[in-house]
Amino acid sequence: MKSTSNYGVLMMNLGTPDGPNTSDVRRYLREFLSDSRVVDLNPLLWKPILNLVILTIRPPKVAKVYQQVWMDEGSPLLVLSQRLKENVKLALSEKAGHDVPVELAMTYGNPSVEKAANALRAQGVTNIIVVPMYPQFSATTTAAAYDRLMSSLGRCPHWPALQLLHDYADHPLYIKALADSVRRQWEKQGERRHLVMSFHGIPKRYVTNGDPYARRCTTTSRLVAEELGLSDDEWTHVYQSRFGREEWLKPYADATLKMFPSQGIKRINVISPAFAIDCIETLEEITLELGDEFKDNGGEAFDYIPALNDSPEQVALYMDLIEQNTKQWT
Ligand SMILES: C=CC1=C(C)c2cc3[nH]c(cc4nc(cc5[nH]c(cc1n2)c(C)c5CCC(=O)O)C(CCC(=O)O)=C4C)c(C)c3C=C
Ligand SMILES: [Fe+2]
Ligand SMILES: [Fe+2]
Repeated sequence: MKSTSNYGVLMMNLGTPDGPNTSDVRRYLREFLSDSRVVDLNPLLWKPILNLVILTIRPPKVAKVYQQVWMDEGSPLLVLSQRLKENVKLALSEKAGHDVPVELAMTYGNPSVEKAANALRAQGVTNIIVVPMYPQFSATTTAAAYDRLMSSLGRCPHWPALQLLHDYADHPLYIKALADSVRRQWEKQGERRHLVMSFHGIPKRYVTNGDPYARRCTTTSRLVAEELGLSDDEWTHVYQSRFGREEWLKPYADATLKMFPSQGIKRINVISPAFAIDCIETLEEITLELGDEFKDNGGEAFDYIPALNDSPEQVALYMDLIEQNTKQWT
């Protein structure tokens, strides 16, 4: 199909190592953790800690974790993001009756923003809708993606018209898709269980300073609980993936789940709505680490409900986000 679209789509996710080995993980963590949107400490203090401690100790450990979840085609975050991108492109092009250019870029690592923007330009695109693949806005992720795009275009003589998507924490199709995936899991397992909605954490200080992330996460949890008709004692909202010593958003997932069995909550389902795409954090940290800790403390049943990934529901959601925000161009 020839492209006659007057706009293109740039989908952006976080980024992941090129391979599950120490040097690729070190390169990835260096780029990611050097971004002041992610770690805002004074560089004079942070750089020596990062280079001498974190990048020495963490990469070999984390590489082993990546090896546990690596797919034949590559890192789950990249492979599943690519599949979603292909499905969105197909659906948009079919509906438009002509080819709609859609590219995927990562804020850190590959595929780079430069490569994706060049590919869009080569397809004649002058209007770009930027779709950060983060349901809940945070300066640590969404704004970091915007920064990366702006700095890559800084050297470009022909700036495209840009539409930056903010977030979709309360989008009805997103809430319904999450609720439907819980209903499907309950049907499959033949029982309703206590629902844990676990979000990637950020330092509490960032929220105190104005990051809307926590507010957007609690909005998502409340709406999913409402859609499922859950009473307050049938669901719990927590944050996982703590990093470093300062206080992060609470309640912490690990501490909360450890206490559950002694409170009579022994059979649970965990969903992680902040991740559009499954990755090391959901496939290893939640499914394996948290699951084992829960069972070691007396839990009987723990099942993780996968991210929306490249499902038809997620494609319909992204189609709607794109269509609603490109009306000025179509
Ligand atoms: C150091 C601070 C971190 C902040 C702040 C942070 C915010 C944040 N991250 C995601 C999404 C993802 N994070 C992923 C991995 C990951 N995150 C951090 C640290 C922070 N994240 C690290 C160090 C890592 C790498 C793994 C590790 O060393 O433990 C991933 C998965 C990447 C993959 O390859 O699979 C995602 C996705 C969000 C949504 C968020 C704040 C809203
Ligand atoms: Fe993270
Ligand atoms: Fe983690």
